[in-house]
Amino acid sequence: MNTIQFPAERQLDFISLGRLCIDLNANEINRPMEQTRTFTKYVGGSPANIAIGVARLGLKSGFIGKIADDQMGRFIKQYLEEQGIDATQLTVDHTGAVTGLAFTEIKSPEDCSILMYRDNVADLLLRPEEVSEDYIKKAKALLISGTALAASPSREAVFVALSYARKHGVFVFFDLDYRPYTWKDTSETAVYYKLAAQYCDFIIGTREEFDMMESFDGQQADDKLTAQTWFDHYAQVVIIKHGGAGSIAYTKEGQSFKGGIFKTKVLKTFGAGDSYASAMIYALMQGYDVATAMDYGSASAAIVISSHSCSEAMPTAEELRTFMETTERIQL
Ligand SMILES: Nc1ncnc2c1ncn2[C@@H]1O[C@H](COP(=O)(O)OP(=O)(O)O)[C@@H](O)[C@H]1O
Ligand SMILES: O=C(O)C[C@@H](O)[C@H](O)C(=O)COP(=O)(O)O
Repeated sequence: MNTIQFPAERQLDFISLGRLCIDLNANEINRPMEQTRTFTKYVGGSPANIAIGVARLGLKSGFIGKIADDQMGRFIKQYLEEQGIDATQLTVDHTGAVTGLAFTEIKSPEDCSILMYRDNVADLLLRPEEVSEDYIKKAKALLISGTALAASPSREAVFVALSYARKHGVFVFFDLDYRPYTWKDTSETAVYYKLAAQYCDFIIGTREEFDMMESFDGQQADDKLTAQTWFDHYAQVVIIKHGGAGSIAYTKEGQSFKGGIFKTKVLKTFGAGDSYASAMIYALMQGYDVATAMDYGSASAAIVISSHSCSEAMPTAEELRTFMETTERIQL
């Protein structure tokens, strides 16, 4: 039994901070993007997907971020509000910055990639003074995403949010969400990721993302060693994800839990991490232990990777429970 203690009685369960973008997912699948003519538009961006996931599951959530003063920015705000997410902390850029776009290519269920347009994006222009201490202290938990550390002033905005969260006992999730094309070089990336991770209670990332953070540590890739690094700081739990090979969690108390997967018909692989994070956070906030929460995460991931979108495919609590009751688990 290993449950997380969240602060009691706060106005909001969960705040996500970072990028709000647009996903344009290929309609004609099983072919390269050169042969794709039409795409369907969804709200995207990892922290946005996670906020949408937890809101659909029933948590009271809010978002801190910056949107472009354009049709895409307004579409994102409207969609968040339709999902019941508090969008009062979205600021609007007035410098002519644009909304980030992610075009997805689905060549096969195993071979998917993303072509991102991220020059002069509004999300990286979030300023520290646009992060409200009063707002953060209203929440039980805050999620930060690594991509928001890629450039100033968004980078400083993340650290300001982290300081408010620590000051007011807000539980901090860190989804590494490493997107190489957003960064200039690996040393800068590793340094800022490691600095931010020191202030976080729960760190979740893929093996490759942790490898990036450890680039200069002269350390062999080893999940247990990776996790232990963070237990000298605030971390209570570290989860390392391994795609179709499941995931593993380590706790500060020395326990470890292996997460299996659910049998599913994979359409595309992206969206797995965001759906996993959202359902896992939901389950932890419902009082479930870490191992059960990982099971929730895997189930949501299995649903989303069999669907065309990420955000729109996030299940409700009832859909998730039904799926878990009726679908075969694969223990790895
Ligand atoms: N092929 C698959 N079949 C079933 N579940 C999967 C599959 N791939 C990933 N998942 C689930 O999604 C979780 C996160 O996937 P992963 O690919 O590691 O994350 P990310 O999308 O962040 O790279 C895994 O731990 C697993 O539960
Ligand atoms: O994060 C983005 O900007 C793109 C996402 O919206 C996209 O759908 C995706 O890549 C999801 O990522 P994952 O959950 O880490 O696979």
